[in-house]
Amino acid sequence: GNVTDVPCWELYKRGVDAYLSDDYGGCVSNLESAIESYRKHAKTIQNCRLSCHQDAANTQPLYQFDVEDLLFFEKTIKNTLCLIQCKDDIEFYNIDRETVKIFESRKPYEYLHICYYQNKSPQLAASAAFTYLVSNPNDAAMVSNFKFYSDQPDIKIIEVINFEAKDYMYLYVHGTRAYDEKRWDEVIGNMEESLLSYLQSEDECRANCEGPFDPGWYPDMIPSIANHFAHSLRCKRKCKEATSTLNGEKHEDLYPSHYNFLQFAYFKRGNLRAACEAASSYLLYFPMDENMLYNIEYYRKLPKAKKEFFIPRREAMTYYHRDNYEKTLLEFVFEKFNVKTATMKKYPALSEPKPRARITQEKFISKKNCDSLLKIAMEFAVPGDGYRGNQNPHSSHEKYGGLTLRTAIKMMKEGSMNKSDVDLIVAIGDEVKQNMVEKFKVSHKLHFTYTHLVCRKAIPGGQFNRSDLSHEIHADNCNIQEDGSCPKNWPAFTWRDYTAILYLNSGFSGGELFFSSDPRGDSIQDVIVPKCGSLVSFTSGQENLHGVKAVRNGTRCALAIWFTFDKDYGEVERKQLL
Ligand SMILES: O=C(O)CCC(=O)C(=O)O
Ligand SMILES: [Fe+2]
Repeated sequence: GNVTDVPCWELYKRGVDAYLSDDYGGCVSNLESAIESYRKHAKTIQNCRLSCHQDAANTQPLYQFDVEDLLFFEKTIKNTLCLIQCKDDIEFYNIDRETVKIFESRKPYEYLHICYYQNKSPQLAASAAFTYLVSNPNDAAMVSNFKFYSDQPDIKIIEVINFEAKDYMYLYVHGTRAYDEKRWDEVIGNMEESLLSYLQSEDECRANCEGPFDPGWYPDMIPSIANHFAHSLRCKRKCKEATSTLNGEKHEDLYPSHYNFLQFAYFKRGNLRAACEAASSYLLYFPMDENMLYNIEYYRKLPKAKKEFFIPRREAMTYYHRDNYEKTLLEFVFEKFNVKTATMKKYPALSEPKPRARITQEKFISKKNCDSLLKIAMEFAVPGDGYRGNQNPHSSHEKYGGLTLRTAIKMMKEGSMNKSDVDLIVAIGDEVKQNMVEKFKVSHKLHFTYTHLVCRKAIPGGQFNRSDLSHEIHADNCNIQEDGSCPKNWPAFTWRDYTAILYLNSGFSGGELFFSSDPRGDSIQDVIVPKCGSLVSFTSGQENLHGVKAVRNGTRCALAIWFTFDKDYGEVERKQLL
């Protein structure tokens, strides 16, 4: 089909399916189209978001004074109108975060390089592997693939390219080369252009962070704005790191370093004002840099120097202040703000006795019920459904299909799912809860908070030496840190108190649930091999760090249910059923 009418995720899926069925030509054409389609579409959305921001900021306010942040909301409404218009003008669909993640992490190249190679295009295969490595430099399997390509006599290593390189990456490299060769006009041309392109790329990346957000509950207006904003800000802050990477190498000072090259080149070309402005811009970022302080002193003493030359450039100033403000704000968010505080109520004081941290029971449900739930999962699981927040456990070697109770009820209301199927999920949930209350001697009122039927399916492919996990080590209600601390803040599901995982099948390899006493998995405590009817129940905190080993073959399904003491986080959908 035409690139413009098939969405990128569909093309990606077709490409991967083609790869799985050894159709390498189909794999190449679909994945190439997928990448092109994503690029085009992402660009369009980015442009809409960026230009609507700009337009809204530039219109005449409806009133001459700003009162109680009304101007902010006026701009937001105008911005929205502009986005709606943009959406009508082009065929606008939102790319969901999972899709963005797939493409931005260069996942298609993980398949594409194999398909190129099988298709007798080894040079392209090497470039695809390289492109993947630029974004995933620690991927051991790809490192060895790339080494394999590098050792092939018919592959020219100097012709290996990064398919995803941005303009500024070339411009910057040309600029530094011109600098080494003292071609000052070229330094100026390349570096000025690179600067613009760099800022544009970072802004485009940031625009990707302004997508939809599902907080999973129904907050008041202000908390909901705050949550969405905090979520988006966290995402935007990652762009700086992504754009400061040239061919896999991190250049922490990539943006400010432009001003260093520029100040010297401008000086050499006799443009003192531009040299001073660039030097002052650099100094904003590195105020103690001795060389630059020395240069400034030198420029200052020149007879032609004027005081007003020593003002940082506008874009440098804007970028600098945005960077600092955002950094400070995000630190504040991490320290003080979480979904809890956003609801403006206190966490109930609980001194719940938790006699045993975790228990495993066998044959909790019958084979018949396992099979019924499996059937529902197979039929209705939606790729990615239910993986919100940053709990996304996607491994490129597995497909995740999920069905949340919310989606199930929606499907039932639309008539695509039987009521008896929803009833079964609900009834089994009730049994799990009852059991939880008894086994853990829970005396406070316990509420369901989230129900998730989920399958992880191994993607066959002997080429991969998997070292990753199906689900990295985590705690269910806090954010485990390398140092072992586990702050209870956003984006963790901080209100979760108890977790139950009911397994539905065996007949796959790998996929063991394991508990670990440390975040690196150095000391594994329990390993549970899932099978139909096994129920693992545990408290959701740091005392129960756990993960899932890679599913190497076959499909692993489970019904996961979380409980909370906090009625405000109760599973609304369940109540609607009553
Ligand atoms: O499926 C499992 O065994 C565990 C899944 C899990 O830890 C989670 O979803 O938080
Ligand atoms: Fe978990």
